[in-house]
Amino acid sequence: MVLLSSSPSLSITSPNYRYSPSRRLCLCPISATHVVTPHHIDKSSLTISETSSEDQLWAAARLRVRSFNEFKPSTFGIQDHKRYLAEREFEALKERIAGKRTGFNRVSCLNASLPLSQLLSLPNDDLCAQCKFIENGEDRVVVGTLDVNQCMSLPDEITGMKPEGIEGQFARGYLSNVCVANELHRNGLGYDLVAKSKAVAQKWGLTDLYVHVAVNNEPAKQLYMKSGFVYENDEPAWQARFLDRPRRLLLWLGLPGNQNW
Ligand SMILES: CC(=O)SCCNC(=O)CCNC(=O)[C@H](O)C(C)(C)COP(=O)(O)OP(=O)(O)OC[C@H]1O[C@@H](n2cnc3c(N)ncnc32)[C@H](O)[C@@H]1OP(=O)(O)O
Repeated sequence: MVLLSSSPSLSITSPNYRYSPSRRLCLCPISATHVVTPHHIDKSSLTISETSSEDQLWAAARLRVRSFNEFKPSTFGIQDHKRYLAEREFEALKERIAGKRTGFNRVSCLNASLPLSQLLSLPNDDLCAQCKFIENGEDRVVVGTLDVNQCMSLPDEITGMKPEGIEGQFARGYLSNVCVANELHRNGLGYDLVAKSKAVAQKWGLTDLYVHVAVNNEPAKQLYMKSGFVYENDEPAWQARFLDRPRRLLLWLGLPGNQNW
C-alpha cells in the first residue's frame, strides 16, 4: 500500500472500493488534524462558480486528491498513484455532472479560484502546479471545491428525512467533497463555498440541504454548524464498523421556501 491515510477505507485502490461522492470527504481526519501555517489571502479577486469545464474539473479532482489523502513523498510510484486517483475522481465527477450516474438527478461542481499571481508567495508550488487552469487568458488556481447533489440519498450514507415522501426526490440535496487547499485554511473560504452552495440549491428549488460529516472532523463540523446546519441523525456504530470508517453525523439545513425555515 503506497497511500498513507489515517483511515483504511481511504484506500480507493481496493478492488472492493465503490465510488461514493461523500466517502472521502467525510472520512477526512487528515486535514482535520493537520497543523498548517495559514497563508492570508486577499479575496477581492476570488471567484466561486459552477463549472463543467474539463480544465477546472481536473483542477478540482487534483485538489480533492491532495486534500483527502496523505502521501509519503518518498514512496515508489507515488506520482503515478496520485495521477490514477485524480483520473478516477475526474471521470466520476464528469459522469455525475453529465447526469449519467444512477441515483443522482443533478450535480454541480462549485470551484473557488484565485489568480495564480496571488499565490506565488506560497512556501511551495505544489498547489499552483496541481490545480492551475486558464480562464479568459488568465492563469488561475482552484483553491476550494465542493459538489451540490440533488438526490434522495448518497451511496453508503444515511438518508435525510426531509422533505418527506416523493417531494424528497426533487427538493432534497446533499453537499459532498467539500475541501479547501490546506495552505489556505482559515481564510473563510469554507464559509464562502457553503454560502454559494446554498444559493445554487435554492436556485434549483431545493428546500432541504444535508451534509455527512465524520464525528471526529471538528473543522468541518464547526464550518457546517456555523453555516446554519443542525444535527438530524447519526450513523449506527455497526454500520461505520462494517464500512470501516469513522462514524458520520447527518446535518440538515432548511432553505428559504422550506416550511420549517
Ligand atoms: C460533506 C463533506 O464534504 S465533509 C468533509 C469536509 N472536508 C474536509 O474534511 C477536507 C479537509 N478540510 C478542509 O478542507 C477545511 O478544513 C474545511 C473545508 C473543513 C474548512 O475550510 P476553511 O476554509 O478552513 O474554513 P473557514 O476558514 O471558512 O472556517 C469556517 C469555520 O470552520 C471552523 N474551523 C475551520 N478550521 C478549523 C480548525 N482547524 N479547527 C477548528 N475549527 C475550524 C471554524 O469554526 C471556522 O469559523 P471561525 O473562523 O469563524 O471560527
